[in-house]
Amino acid sequence: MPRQFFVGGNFKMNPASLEQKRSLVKVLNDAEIDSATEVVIAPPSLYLLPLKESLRKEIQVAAQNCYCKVSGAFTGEISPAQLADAGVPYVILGHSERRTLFHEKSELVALKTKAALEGHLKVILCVGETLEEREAGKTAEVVKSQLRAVVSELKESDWSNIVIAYEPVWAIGTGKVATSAQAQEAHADIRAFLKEAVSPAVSESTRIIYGGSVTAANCKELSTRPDVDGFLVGGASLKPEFVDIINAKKN
Ligand SMILES: O=C(CO)COP(=O)(O)O
Repeated sequence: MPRQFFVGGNFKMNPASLEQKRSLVKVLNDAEIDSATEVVIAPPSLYLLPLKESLRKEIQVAAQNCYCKVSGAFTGEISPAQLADAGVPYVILGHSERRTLFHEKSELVALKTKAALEGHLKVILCVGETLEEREAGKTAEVVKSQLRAVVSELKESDWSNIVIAYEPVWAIGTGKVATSAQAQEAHADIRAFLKEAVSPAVSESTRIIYGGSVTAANCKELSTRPDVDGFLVGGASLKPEFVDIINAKKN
């Protein structure tokens, strides 16, 4: 079965006001969007519910993070159960900004992923190497080790609720997008890893999306690659050009 194209908008801690977010929602609600593409936007958690209410029903929302426990004394955290209870279907985990600025190790990302799946959320799982690691020829090794931590916590059936986002750290917010050949190579390596570490069926069916300076200008070329199943978009998801990225596969 062909993998459904997936485009996520990661708003990060932007924009400052609910009003600005509402105008982004209006752009999305008014636009003609490719019905063959799954679309998810991830605003800061405070705005998940108001935006979910005002968004057209084909566009889903994602949290940008969650904790690995159901409830308890974890000030500042949100549990998968709470997100599911609020009707939030997706969560982004392992984003490089969480890994670097908030010191999240792959083991914690794996525990969060397991907890999120047990809490009936779907997970956009981010992996990717730094510039230093790429220049040292360690891209595949780094990405595999990030994935291996997660593989060891999950059952094969869990993978139907995971989208992997390959986001090279050097491409995030830098305007330096990976070439489509670089993205394809990394995605093919991830698919080969899934085949060996999980199963051929999971390798074939899991969507692997690319993130890092994706724009309306570069998305079409990236989307032609066989293992690029969509995008996770930061900066450009805050602009009307996000619609063009959603429609990258449309002629
Ligand atoms: O981090 C990203 C998406 O999660 C990518 O961010 P940019 O698209 O701003 O480079």
